[in-house]
Amino acid sequence: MEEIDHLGHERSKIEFDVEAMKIVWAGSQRALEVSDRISRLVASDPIFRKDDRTILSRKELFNTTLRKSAHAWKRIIELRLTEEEASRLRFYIDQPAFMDLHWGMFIPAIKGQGTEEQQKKWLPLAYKMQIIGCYAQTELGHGSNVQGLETTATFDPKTDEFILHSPTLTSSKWWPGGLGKASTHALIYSRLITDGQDHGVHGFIVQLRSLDDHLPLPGITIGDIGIKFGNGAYNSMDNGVLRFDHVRIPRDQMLMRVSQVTREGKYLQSDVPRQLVYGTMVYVRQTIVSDASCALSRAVCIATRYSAVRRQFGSQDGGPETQVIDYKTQQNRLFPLLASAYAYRFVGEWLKWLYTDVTQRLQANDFSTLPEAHACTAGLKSLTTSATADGIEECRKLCGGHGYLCSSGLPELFAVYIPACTYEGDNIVLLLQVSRFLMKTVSQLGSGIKPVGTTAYMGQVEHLMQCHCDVQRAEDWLKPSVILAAFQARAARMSVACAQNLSKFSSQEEGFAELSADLVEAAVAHCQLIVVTKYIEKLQQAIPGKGVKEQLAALCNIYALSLIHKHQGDFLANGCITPKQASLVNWQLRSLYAQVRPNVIGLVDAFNYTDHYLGSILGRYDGNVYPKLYEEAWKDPLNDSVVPDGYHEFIRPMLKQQLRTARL
Ligand SMILES: CCCCCCCC/C=C\CCCCCCCCCCC/C=C/C(=O)SCCNC(=O)CCNC(=O)[C@H](O)C(C)(C)COP(=O)(O)OP(=O)(O)OC[C@H]1O[C@@H](n2cnc3c(N)ncnc32)[C@H](O)[C@@H]1OP(=O)(O)O
Ligand SMILES: Cc1cc2nc3c(=O)[nH]c(=O)nc-3n(C[C@H](O)[C@H](O)[C@H](O)COP(=O)(O)OP(=O)(O)OC[C@H]3O[C@@H](n4cnc5c(N)ncnc54)[C@H](O)[C@@H]3O)c2cc1C
Repeated sequence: MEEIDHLGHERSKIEFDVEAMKIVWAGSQRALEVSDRISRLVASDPIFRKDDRTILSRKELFNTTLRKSAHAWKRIIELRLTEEEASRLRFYIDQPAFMDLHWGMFIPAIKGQGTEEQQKKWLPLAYKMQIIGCYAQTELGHGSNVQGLETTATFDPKTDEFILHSPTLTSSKWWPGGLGKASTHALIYSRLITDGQDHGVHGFIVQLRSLDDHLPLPGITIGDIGIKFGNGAYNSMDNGVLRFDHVRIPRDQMLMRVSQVTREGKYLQSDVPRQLVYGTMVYVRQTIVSDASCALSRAVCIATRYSAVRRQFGSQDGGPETQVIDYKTQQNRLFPLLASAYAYRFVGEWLKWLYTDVTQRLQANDFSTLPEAHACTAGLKSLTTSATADGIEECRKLCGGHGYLCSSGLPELFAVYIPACTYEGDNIVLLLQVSRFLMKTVSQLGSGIKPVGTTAYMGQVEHLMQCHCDVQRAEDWLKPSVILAAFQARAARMSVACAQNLSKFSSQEEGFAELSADLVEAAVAHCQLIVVTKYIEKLQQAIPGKGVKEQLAALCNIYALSLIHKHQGDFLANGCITPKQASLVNWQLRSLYAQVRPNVIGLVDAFNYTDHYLGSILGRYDGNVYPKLYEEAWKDPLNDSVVPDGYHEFIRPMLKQQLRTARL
């Protein structure tokens, strides 16, 4: 049967080169080729099917995780996939699994915190998957406050071992992914005690399960922590609980790049900053920013295609009703999310560069950019995951009732995504880290230390405190210099106001506690400025392809102006813009929406997502929504029988009872 493209009319209107935009989104022609090839490989392999995930029991779901992981690993070896290809494979399989923590945290932690000797011993085993590792930091009683962890690792000089112990219930390790059922080893964060002295939290490699029969080793109690939010979703992951009862490990299993314990039990600290113990979190936070663009683009792709298919009201003379995407309210909710997906893509690319740069510097013992790397990864992780979680839910609402069906793909996407606001650092806790960095920057302004990198704008603080936005007409809001000046003035004024208010308190700590809500808002303003700046910088590069740069520029303006509109309270209260200029923002936004409207299907096609990856009937490439929704409904297990199983036991007696009552 001939396939009909229900979105063909939309595609015929596109004014730019979608293939060229695919390259921009993927990062390069080669990255697009890899992505395209691996996504098709996954879509065509029945073991990677995922359409049944929301109706599987927990055990069945976990079993599919094991099967998919083993199959993925087999394919990686058979096809000799590169690291990039393997990571694409993981992306398109689209199922959280213990492998994520093994490759995404256990291995990076050994690389970042292990000595050369330790890396030589452990990495080959981990790379060949002869051991499976997880990252066990969080405890029942403490997650955000890493310095408050209670697990102890006490050095015993008699045997040259550490004794791992969980002294209280709250010291039980709680949450680590892969810990519950799959891992054989863990990187355990625990307090180091030598000679009765507590040296704070350090990392230790600990074997948990036998490599022969997978049973827990003596002194170890271990299990899964239970069902999490949503059907399917993150329940494919075995987040675990773990307790130690005086478990002994050799001394050389403490990761010793940052500090060491000698054979005699002497504690030594190298000149590497203590914060490197937190280095794996910096690495993962950076990856989470790029992931945010993926999750948001996926939701936006579904909502955009469906909004072009869906029609409500407005039929003239019996003609078709209006496509809901043509309602200005729909555009005002959807297009800023589309723009955010592109914005997060570009800031994610930049953050990856920043992370690579700081890693190279660390290897050369240059620690100068570590505080900025920490502030940027923490802040952007927080900003992008919060907006993405909200954005996915908005996309569900943009799809009306059908968005609530699991077959829309949106409920599972939302459920699997939202913990990103919590893991790798609660978003508020992370913003408070950014605000500390900002307050330090402001306090150093008079001391001759020139702010650099993402805080360089603070160097012109005097100008930024008094400058006036010179927008006269709506089109003036299209000038990058005008947008940047407004965002810089807002961020600088909010930070300076916080710093001035902090100085009114007798102690810095008291001030921070009291003003934390304002400090978080200042951190958000700074992070939004980074995203806008990096997007504008991206547009200064050569971008080939007919009309591609124009579309990206329009989206950049939508991203920035919709933020000014949303946060106009900040911009107005700090005197960065006038009420008239705020209203011109809206005029310009409407005109930008009209400019991208014919191109939105092209802009989401450029993500190059397969129908398998999208996992959504509403987001199907061909827009053939209604017949497929109808077909899908009949596949529900409830429809296996016409009369439901409980009819004779529950419904029939009730009906008969009513009949008798009615006769009475
Ligand atoms: C089907 C399968 C297919 C198989 C296919 C196989 C192929 C696979 C291939 C690839 C797969 C890869 C996938 C990867 C995906 C990754 C998955 C990730 C999943 C996520 C799982 C979640 C994990 C976790 O959640 S781990 C636990 C995270 N925990 C936290 O984040 C805790 C948050 N708390 C903190 O970070 C800290 O406690 C704090 C920062 C809030 C406070 O710390 P504290 O020591 O108290 O510090 P403070 O006094 O405030 O500051 C002291 C100074 O230190 C500075 N600082 C703080 N943190 C850092 C840092 N990280 N770096 C640098 N500096 C830091 C701080 O600024 C202070 O500086 P100052 O100058 O003294 O002011
Ligand atoms: C799905 C998932 C997977 C995870 N995987 C892992 C893993 O693999 N390994 C691992 O070690 N951990 C893992 N975690 C744990 C995760 O890292 C922590 O849950 C996270 O760091 C938040 O810490 P918490 O749970 O202690 O939150 P809490 O700190 O208890 O937060 C509770 C509330 O208190 C607020 N709050 C806390 N401190 C402050 C403060 N100083 N100022 C203002 N407000 C504050 C927070 O904003 C939040 O609203 C995972 C968690 C989840 C949900």
